[in-house]
Amino acid sequence: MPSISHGGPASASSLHIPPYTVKTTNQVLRYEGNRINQYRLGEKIGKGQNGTVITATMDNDDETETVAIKFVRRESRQGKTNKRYELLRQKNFPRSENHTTVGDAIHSEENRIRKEIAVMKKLFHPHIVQLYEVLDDRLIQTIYLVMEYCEGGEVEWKDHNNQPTSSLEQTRRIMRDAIQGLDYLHTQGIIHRDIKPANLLWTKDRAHVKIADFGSAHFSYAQRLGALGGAAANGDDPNDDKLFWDDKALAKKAGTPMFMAPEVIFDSVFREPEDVEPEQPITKAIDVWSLGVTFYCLLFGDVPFHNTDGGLTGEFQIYRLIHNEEWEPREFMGREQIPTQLGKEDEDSEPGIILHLLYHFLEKYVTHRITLDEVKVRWSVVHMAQN
Ligand SMILES: Nc1ncnc2c1ncn2[C@@H]1O[C@H](COP(=O)(O)OP(=O)(O)OP(=O)(O)O)[C@@H](O)[C@H]1O
Repeated sequence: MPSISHGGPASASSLHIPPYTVKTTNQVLRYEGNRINQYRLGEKIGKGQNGTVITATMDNDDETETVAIKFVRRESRQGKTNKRYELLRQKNFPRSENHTTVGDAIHSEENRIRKEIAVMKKLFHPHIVQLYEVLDDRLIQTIYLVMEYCEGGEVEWKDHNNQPTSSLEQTRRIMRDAIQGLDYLHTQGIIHRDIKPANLLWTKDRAHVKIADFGSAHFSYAQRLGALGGAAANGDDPNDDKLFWDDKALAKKAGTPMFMAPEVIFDSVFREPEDVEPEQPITKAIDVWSLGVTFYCLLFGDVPFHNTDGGLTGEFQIYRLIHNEEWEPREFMGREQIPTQLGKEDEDSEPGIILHLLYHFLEKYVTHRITLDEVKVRWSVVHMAQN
């Protein structure tokens, strides 16, 4: 077992030897009943917008390994074209340069899956879900992503009464692992763009979490070079399709509304055509904001922004609140319901330090928002306060 794998599928060792190369298999030789090549399919464990995830076991000589396989359907070119044309016809969609053409839409659909795979192929870290193999047979409608199985499931943060389900100790562990995983991603030049509790998965023993779902992630050569201090990146894949990595795509709205950073919202929702420059730059700081919202959810069992004008009246209200309004902490934090002592918090007490950190995460102005380097330093203070 390599040292990088803690708490993951214990038997994945033979797949998981650094330096890690994700296997690409272009021929599915065995495709019957509950079997695809060497994988025996098991139960469904999740469904997202982009695919279904099931468990599978893999027979080795002396052990059985369990993996998670994400099924992503590739749309047939013809079927997709027909659907898009139909949509355009029904909506009488204006065909101007500002709109995605049918051809582009097909291209981007195919690109989305390829981009997720290309991002995951770059990653090897204890707090990132590992991609092992891609089964991509042109004769089959589905692409299969064989991944490390995180048996503990998604990080949950509230119960039926909207109370936090995580103890402060669990929140500390979740945040510690997410910070390390995110820091690694950013060093690789990757911005996740959809950080939220549901994309943090527990290992079987629930001792660690790993970042999952790279369907919205963006790779930026500029960010990678920046992270490396301008040095040429050793090991960069010369075959990378530069089309995937257009930095303009970063400004496109991606992710889950409640977790989106104010600068993403401004740029993709409120920005007027005459605004040449974005209000604030779109950088890796958008992930820090989303991690801050995650932190808030774990602490308070609630989201930081509420539509007080009579319930959820749609996405647009949420965007307006995130962009314009201030957020408030709750009176108690964690499953233990520790008083936050709002207004009179002791800066050296654990709740005081946690709250202080939260304010720095959820800072609307990018230049004032805490960086992950700063978080790492302050996080050790959180741990010291605990002991
Ligand atoms: N490696 C894994 N181990 C365990 N469960 C997993 C794994 N990968 C995904 N899942 C489960 O499957 C669900 C869907 O997976 P994923 O988020 O990758 O799909 P998606 O279609 O991209 O989702 P979304 O709609 O959130 O973008 C996850 O929320 C999680 O519960």
